[in-house]
Amino acid sequence: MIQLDNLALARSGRTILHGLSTTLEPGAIHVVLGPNGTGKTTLLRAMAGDLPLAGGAITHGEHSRGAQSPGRRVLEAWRRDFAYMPQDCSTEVSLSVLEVVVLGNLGQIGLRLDDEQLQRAMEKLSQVGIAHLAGRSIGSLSGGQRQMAFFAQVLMREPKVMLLDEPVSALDLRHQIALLDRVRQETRSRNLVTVVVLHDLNLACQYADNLLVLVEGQLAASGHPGEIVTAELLQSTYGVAVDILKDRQGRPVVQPLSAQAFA
Ligand SMILES: Nc1ncnc2c1ncn2[C@@H]1O[C@H](COP(=O)(O)OP(=O)(O)OP(=O)(O)O)[C@@H](O)[C@H]1O
Repeated sequence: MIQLDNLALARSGRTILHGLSTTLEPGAIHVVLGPNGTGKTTLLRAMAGDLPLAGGAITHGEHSRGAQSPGRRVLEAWRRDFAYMPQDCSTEVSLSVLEVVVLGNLGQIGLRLDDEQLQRAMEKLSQVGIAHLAGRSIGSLSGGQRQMAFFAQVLMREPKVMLLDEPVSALDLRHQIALLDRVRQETRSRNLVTVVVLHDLNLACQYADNLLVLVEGQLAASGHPGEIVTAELLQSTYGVAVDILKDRQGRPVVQPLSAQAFA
């Protein structure tokens, strides 16, 4: 379980996150939604330990990070347990796809790579459907293929907490569903705390066990999609009129009607 207590974070003197508190249960997919620039990436990077907090605390098991620099044991726990996949998967490094995936297991790699590491990396590439790209240079892949390679790297880490920032933004429909199905399977079978940023409201409603709606750095709503997604919430969050339908499982399906004119 991860506990966020009254998180505050500022960048260049501007408050980005404030008063953010929630509990993230394991074995569940927590989807973060919200307008552009509202603090979703900032929240994930803060959780990953990339950005310092101005106040509040993030607790993972017996370890907590607050505004003070974390101690060695806390850093070790974070390094071991958290895997973060950034929104931007572009890279200048000249490594093969297989090497990038192996790097997910950096903590366990010695001076020589053994066959088991390579075999595991190949398995992860197979699981995301790009084993055939293992020998290609990472820089030569398409945006979507690169996203799948970096997701394979996250799987290679075998984390306890998986933080994925818009992991399907460059993927076609089939690959979006394949990747999110894999996220769900890993989350359930390994009892992970999984946090995923998505912009697609219908994918969010389909895959989220818990939705976190972030508006201007604060939690505007949270809960199961079927309980919290209403036309009023989406109108106030995005300034878009919508109809809410229901799918076969009774989950919301969002049909946008019209956006308010830009101010
Ligand atoms: N390095 C920085 N210095 C100052 N402000 C920053 C910096 N990086 C991001 N911000 C600001 O922090 C706010 C939140 O940014 P963030 O990237 O977390 O938004 P987001 O919700 O992930 O947006 P998007 O949906 O567009 O990816 C934005 O107003 C952004 O301009």
